[in-house]
Formats: sequence, structure tokens, C-alpha cells
Amino acid sequence: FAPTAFVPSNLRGVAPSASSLNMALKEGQTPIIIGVAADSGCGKSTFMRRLTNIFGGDVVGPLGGGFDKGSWETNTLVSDLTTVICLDDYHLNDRAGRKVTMRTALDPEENNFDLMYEQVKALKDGKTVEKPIYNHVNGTLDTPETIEPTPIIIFEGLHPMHDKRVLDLLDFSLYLDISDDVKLNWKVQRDMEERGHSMESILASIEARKPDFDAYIDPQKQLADLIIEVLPTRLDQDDKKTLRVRCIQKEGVENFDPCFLFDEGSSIEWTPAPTKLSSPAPGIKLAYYPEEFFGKDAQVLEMDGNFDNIQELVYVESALSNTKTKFYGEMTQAMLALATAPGSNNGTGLMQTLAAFAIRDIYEKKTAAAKAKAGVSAAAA
Ligand SMILES: Nc1ncnc2c1ncn2[C@@H]1O[C@H](COP(=O)(O)OP(=O)(O)OP(=O)(O)O)[C@@H](O)[C@H]1O
Ligand SMILES: O=C(CO)[C@H](O)[C@H](O)COP(=O)(O)O
Repeated sequence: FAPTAFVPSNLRGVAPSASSLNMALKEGQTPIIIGVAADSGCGKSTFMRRLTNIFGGDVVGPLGGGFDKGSWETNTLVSDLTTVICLDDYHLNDRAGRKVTMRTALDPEENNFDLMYEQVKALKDGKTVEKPIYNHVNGTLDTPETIEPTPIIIFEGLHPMHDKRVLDLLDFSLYLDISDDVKLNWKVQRDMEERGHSMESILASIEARKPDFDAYIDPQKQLADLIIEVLPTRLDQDDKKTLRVRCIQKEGVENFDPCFLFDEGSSIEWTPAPTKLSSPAPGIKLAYYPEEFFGKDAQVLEMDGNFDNIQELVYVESALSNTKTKFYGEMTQAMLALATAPGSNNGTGLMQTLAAFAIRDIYEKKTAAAKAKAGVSAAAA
């Protein structure tokens, strides 16, 4: 092993072109369905940007800036290959209705799981659906929009794994597990600094949601195939900003081989050479180890700390295996492509990028298997 800190020339390329990825849904092709669960403000939209960036293709929508749900037209993002559907669209009542029921949107009673199941199933069967829209600007349920299936459909939101019928339709599931302290920091940054909310109102909103979050959202992490856990650093206990990020990868998941550092099955702690991966105080450390996660075997890849220069990540990339990249440097290139997105200098961006490559790999494996099956049937006919 001889890690290098140079940036290969192929790093200056762009994300795979649409045509290299087998674009539109072909006759008889089954879309793959991905579930991404997390509380509000936990980085789902940022993750979706990393994911759609890796899949490439032309983004057809959001039909009005739906990434941060600041749009009243749609919460749905569409590219040639992917559709990202926000599960808030399946809220049963509008905001005024929830004032009457006195339930939060996190309560399953406030979500229409029958319709969610029906529509996930229809899309998986290659059918078009008329999906409701929850308008976050006005708090109303707006006129439904037509969603046509694309090869990859991502359901992101509060409850993609809550209903067993929906869970069973997912080809892969992820949970973004943001610890309370970090969640508060992110909320303050967005809602106080960017949206002008007061600290009191942010704390009150977190407190009000907490019982339902604990009861209905958090338990989904036990079911997820991949969990990205974001915690405060362990490198300096007084540092409240630096993050430790653990990517918990379940074993035995169909079409998914966990990414590992240096040597599969080992337990490793690695402090990269500062000359090859420079970092601000309190430094940077990686780790890889097995873990039992809610009774299931998992492999954990961890990064604690920030790095100064995304290009130097190629040094880390050379130490990783099973990244599902197509060429050396592709992971670093994907990070560079979204250099200004939150988490681009730490493990949140890195683990989200690795998760996106894993999803691309699952999609390609499923597509290849379906093609092979169709070929066999055609030959037998
Ligand atoms: N990796 C990160 N590092 C630092 N801050 C982050 C990170 N990811 C997200 N944030 C912060 O959290 C805020 C919410 O992120 P994002 O909009 O991606 O979350 P979300 O889950 O889609 O939220 P919502 O469901 O409320 O729309 C961002 O504005 C940003 O300030
Ligand atoms: O947890 C949430 C998911 O994003 C929102 O709070 C929920 O969708 C209700 O939205 P709003 O507060 O805009 O009425």
C-alpha cells in the first residue's frame, strides 16, 4: 500500500454522463426504490444533492426549488434517472388540521400510509401516480402532481420505514442519525441565522417534537441498511463544532458490500499523515471496525475531524476498498463537485458520497440482473 496525495488527471472530469447510465425507464424495467429517513433539518436535501450529482443526467426539476422545501409548487426533484419524493406529501391533514388534532406531523396518525404504500407500489410497477403535495410555505395540501416512474425513485422523509408494506418495497434504506447537540447546531444555523427564528422558538420546536421523534422516527434506524451517525468529536471534548461521523453498514444486505479501510474484517484506527491530509485542530482520525447494531452484524467506517483540502481526500480514497467508484479519484471528484455544500470538509459529506456510490452500484446490479433475466426469457421463448 502506497497512498499518494496527488490528484489524478481523470479527477477533472465530470459526473458520469446521462448516456453512460442507462437512462429512461425501459419497457418492463422495474424501478429501484430507496428510502431515506431522518428528522427535519438533518441533511436529507444535502444528501439528495450528492446522490443526484453522482447519477448525473439533466435535472428536469425541482419544479420550483423544492430542495429546501421553500417552494409551494412541489417538493419533488426529478432528473432523467432519479425522482426524489418527499414523504411530507403524504401528510393526512394540513397545518391547520394538525392544530385541531393536536398531533405533530411525526405522529403516524397524521400520515396517509395507505396512499403512500399504494403509490410506492404503483411506481415500482412502472405506473404513473397522482401524488399529493404538502405545501410548506402555506401549510396546505395542494393539487396533486403527476409523477412518472424513473429508474431510481427515492422516498425521503420522516417515515419511509415505518409501514411494513412500504418497507418491504424498498431495495435499500438509509437513516441519517444526527445527535441532539449537532441537530441543535444545524437548526440554529439554518433557522436562526438564515430564517430569523429565535433561539427560544427553535428549542421549543425541538422539545415539542422530541417525544414523537423518539417514538416513531428514531426506531427506523434499526431497520435501515446503512446508517450515517453524526456525533460531536472525540478529539477534543470542549470542541462543539467538529464532527465524528460513523457510517454503519449492515452485512448480508442484497447487492451491498460494505466499504472498508485497508483490510476487510479488521479493526483499524488511522491517523493520516498531516502532510498528505491536512486538517485544522483538533486533527483528523479514521477508523474501521465491526459492530453489532441492534442485533445485526455491521461494519463501521468512521471519520472524526475536518480536512482542509478536498483534493487531498484522494489519499483517503486510496486506502478505501468497495467504494463502488468506477475509477480511482471518482470519490474525490464527487466531493469536489459539491465543494460548497454543507459537510464537504468532514465525514458527513464523505459518508453521504460513499452511500451514493453504493446506491448507484445497487441500481446497476439490479439492472444487469433484470437484463440477464429478460435475455434468458427471450432465448427460451
Ligand atoms: N453535513 C452538514 N454539516 C453542517 N451543516 C449541515 C450539514 N447538513 C445539513 N446541515 C445544516 O442543516 C440544515 C438542514 O439541512 P437540509 O436542508 O439538507 O436538511 P433536511 O433534512 O432536508 O431538512 P428539511 O426536512 O427541514 O427540509 C442546512 O441548512 C445546514 O445548515
Ligand atoms: O417534520 C417535518 C418534515 O419536514 C415538518 O415539520 C412537517 O412536514 C410539517 O411541516 P410544516 O412545519 O412546514 O407544516
